[in-house]
Amino acid sequence: MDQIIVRGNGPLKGEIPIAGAKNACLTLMPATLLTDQPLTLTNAPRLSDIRTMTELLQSLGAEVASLQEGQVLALSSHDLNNHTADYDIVRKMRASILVLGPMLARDGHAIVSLPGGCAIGARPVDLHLRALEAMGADLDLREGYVHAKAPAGGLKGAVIDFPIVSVGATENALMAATLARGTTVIKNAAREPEIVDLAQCLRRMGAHIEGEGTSTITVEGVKTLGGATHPVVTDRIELGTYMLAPAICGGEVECLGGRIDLVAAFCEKLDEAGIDVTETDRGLKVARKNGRVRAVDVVTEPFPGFPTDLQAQMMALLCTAEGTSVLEEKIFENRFMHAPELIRMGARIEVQGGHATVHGISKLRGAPVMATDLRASVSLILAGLAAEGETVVSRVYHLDRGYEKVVRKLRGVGADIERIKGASSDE
Ligand SMILES: CC(=O)N[C@H]1[C@@H](OP(=O)(O)OP(=O)(O)OC[C@H]2O[C@@H](n3ccc(=O)[nH]c3=O)[C@H](O)[C@@H]2O)O[C@H](CO)[C@@H](O)[C@@H]1O
Ligand SMILES: C=C(OP(=O)(O)O)C(=O)O
Repeated sequence: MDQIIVRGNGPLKGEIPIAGAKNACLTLMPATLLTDQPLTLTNAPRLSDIRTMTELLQSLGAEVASLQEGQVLALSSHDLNNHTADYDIVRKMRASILVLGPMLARDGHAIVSLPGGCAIGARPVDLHLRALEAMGADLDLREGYVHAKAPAGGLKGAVIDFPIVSVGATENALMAATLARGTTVIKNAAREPEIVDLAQCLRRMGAHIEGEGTSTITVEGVKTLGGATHPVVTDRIELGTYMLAPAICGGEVECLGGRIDLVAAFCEKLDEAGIDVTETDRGLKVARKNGRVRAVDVVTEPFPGFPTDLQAQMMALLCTAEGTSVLEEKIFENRFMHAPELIRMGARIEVQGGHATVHGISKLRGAPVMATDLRASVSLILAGLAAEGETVVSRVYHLDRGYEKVVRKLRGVGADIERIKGASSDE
């Protein structure tokens, strides 16, 4: 298994290009199942999760071609010859559940394996299922699979009022509603930029959607959708991650393609902590203000709040801040697995339930550490960049789910980082 070795070597300087969003691409790709016309996604990220979604769509009979070194995905689902999303693929990635709504809406039936929980939490899919039931679907859970059938004549528009905000359930409901008969109103919808991106793509395909980016999305169902070409929105989590590199190490880094509106709540916390963020015509420039980073309290929330997917990386920053910070994780019940690893690097962190208290110290020390999930793994790399000595991060396959060319991007701004043993082809 590959490892990443990081040696803290002072301030960083330069620019880092930010890729298209994994989480947007993972919902845009299944949208191909809604039409027999070609869907082209540009600005796609090159990640193992994208390869898993490719494998899943291909297993259903869709064609997925990766062009321009993976930056362009040409998708087509002219005839689906299989309507079963198999456990062997679905278990690799929770976003696989996003094929359910589109298949059901277009062909009236689908069998999709339940994805199961993952390291960060139990992550049920009850809200996805309830939304489809509200649209008239008949759902049966058997042997770990959801067997779904639409009523005769197809799914029906409905009022779906989510009890809690769910990104995935909003996406599944939104895609299904585009081909349902009549009007669907999704209340308490997720407002993430990835939802807005999905709605924009669906609209390009001919869907009638209003209200994306607000808590109420209204969809007027149409009979068929057509093809489209759509650029994947910038990855706000990759953006936030690389913004933290100069915040932790000092120096100045410009994140190309970055936009404040994608990371506004995060930028507020950076400002409080003493980090300068400037909008340029190419992206966001980040540098530490004078002196040591200051402690800040962080609560994770659905967009536009502080994203749970940046909590681990923010903790890495706060380990060496002046004072005590409290991070409250409100989205996932088990998302502090990076804390024991950061403690191995000398950090002073206490975790109690959904709260982590971080007492800032002046310097972390390199250590062998283990990545436990995607964002945890990159938080350890960030911590390693600022630590004294060498940090060896193992289980970096988690990282490959969500960060392309991480070694190349960080080396480009002067970091001392390398990948060893069977280095992946895209590094
Ligand atoms: C591929 C993708 O886009 N992943 C993102 C998506 O995950 P995902 O779409 O899985 O996250 P959700 O927004 O659905 O989860 C929010 C909360 O709702 C709960 N829940 C969700 C669905 C459901 O049917 N029942 C239920 O109880 C979850 O367990 C969690 O506690 O949004 C998360 C929250 O911003 C991000 O961390 C993930 O990176
Ligand atoms: C939790 C994440 O992804 P997923 O929902 O695919 O597990 C993430 O991107 O941080």
